[in-house]
Amino acid sequence: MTTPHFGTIAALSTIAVITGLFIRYPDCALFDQHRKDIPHIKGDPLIGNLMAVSKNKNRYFEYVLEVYEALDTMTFRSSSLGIPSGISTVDPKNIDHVCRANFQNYVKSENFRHIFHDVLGEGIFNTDGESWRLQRKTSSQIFHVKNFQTAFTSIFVSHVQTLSNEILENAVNHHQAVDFHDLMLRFTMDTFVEIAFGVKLNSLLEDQDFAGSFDAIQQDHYRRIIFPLHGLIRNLQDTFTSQKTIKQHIQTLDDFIYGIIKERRLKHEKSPEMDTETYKTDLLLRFMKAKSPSGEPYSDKELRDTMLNLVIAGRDTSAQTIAWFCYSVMNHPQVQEKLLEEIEQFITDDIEQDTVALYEAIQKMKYAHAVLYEVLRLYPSVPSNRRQALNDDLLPDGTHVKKGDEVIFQPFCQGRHEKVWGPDAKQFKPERWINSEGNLVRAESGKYIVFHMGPRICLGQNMATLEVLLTMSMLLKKYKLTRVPGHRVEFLNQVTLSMKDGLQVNVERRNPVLQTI
Ligand code: HEM
Repeated sequence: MTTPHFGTIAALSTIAVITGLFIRYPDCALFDQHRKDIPHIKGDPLIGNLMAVSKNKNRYFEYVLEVYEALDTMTFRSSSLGIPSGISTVDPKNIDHVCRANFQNYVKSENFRHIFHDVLGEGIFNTDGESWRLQRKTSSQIFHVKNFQTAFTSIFVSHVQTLSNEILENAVNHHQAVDFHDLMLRFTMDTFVEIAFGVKLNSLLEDQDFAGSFDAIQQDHYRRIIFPLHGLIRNLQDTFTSQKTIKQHIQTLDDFIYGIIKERRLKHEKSPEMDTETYKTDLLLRFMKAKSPSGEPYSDKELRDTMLNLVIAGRDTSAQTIAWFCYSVMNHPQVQEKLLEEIEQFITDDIEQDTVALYEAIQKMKYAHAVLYEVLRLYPSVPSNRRQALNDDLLPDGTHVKKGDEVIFQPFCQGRHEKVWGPDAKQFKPERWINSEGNLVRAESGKYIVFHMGPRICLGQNMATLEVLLTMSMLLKKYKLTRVPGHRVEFLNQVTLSMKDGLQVNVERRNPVLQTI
């Protein structure tokens, strides 16, 4: 009778091991341990905070803010089975340390690089070290004042005109509401594709495969960050459904971009002199003529990665900022009134024909800048970001970081945290950005990281500011925009802070006699 005896021993051993694991990991993930010096939330045995994260996946950043508030802290550590554990912080001193003072010790996390690799490849967002430095140097050459005054401003103006003449006028005439969030995604897709590739995509007026695939991939990436098993489940679903798979979406992007690269190379070979003018503004040509990080001319793959990184960097972030800007001013009539006064003062009727004057006028609009800063403080387009430590480190608040730890900082939680912004942190008050002399104030280092900070600060900050303020100034000057009653605006958590069901807006002409911009 040896078998039952052996079976009993095996069963008892299994129970003993499981009991041991429950005792060892009573409120954190298997093989992880809470750290004595860092506040943490109690989770479930063996899985830690996995259930809470999963339950809150559709309101993830609001949940994280609640954790900060419940623990009454600016730094905590979470432990969830299957999700790389990280030290979350909104403490400005810690963020300044990670992003600037000890920049060399923190790189893009392996997990991030892996998830984004099929789309971002070896582009600026997904690299560190020498490759990143060289790409940054080449890209930054396009963001100079002359390009802003002429090329970028006129591209933005022409697309606002298309939006107004082809879409909003129609909405006014037929008393139809528009989804402003969707329109902005289309609008910025068109502006960025034109700036990056010199090509008119026209997604404002027609659905484009490129834009649809771009959106599908972005959503997939976010789900993989939040829920690591998503990749596996999605691969299984892809096998059984007839819908376009992520691989096919990536193929759509590749076909579009490689097609443009091929065309441009041919055109350049035939008549290089034709490119002299576009060279100043068209990023693709600029990179074609530069040396890649390998010291050789850029290959097609390197060009594809570089250009896609720029479109990804600029498109959703800018679109969502314009949508949150519109939402915020519609909700705050006094802010809108003050903003309109400034628009009337600076954006004169004929200024749209003179891009240099328009660009200069927007630089002078202090209140509009204050509104934008406040919109981004509460609705940061990049709500969360992270870096991985190459070596052990000590953060200014005394938190020990171990080699391989991820330090996560959430601009969304930081902007709404009373310990950082005071008791009125959650209120929309553009006035907080203007001092008693009427000048714009700068936040202390590490406190306002919506465009990141330090050597990897956003390259497109000025371009985004120009696009948001120019678009909203031109639209608000001409149209009265109001929320459709009953339409609820909710967050859609993605890599960028989106609106779940869009932003339904009613449009009326301010001056019924004026018909076109
Ligand atoms: C409101 C709009 C925008 C916001 C809130 C924003 C925010 C950010 C943030 C937080 C980062 C840091 C990402 C990281 O390193 O993990 C970043 C990087 C970057 N942004 Fe933006 N961005 C905006 C618009 C743009 C635009 C319009 C462009 C231009 C095409 C752009 C180009 C870049 C580039 C190239 C980087 C990478 C910089 C580097 O790693 O050295 N961004 N941006």
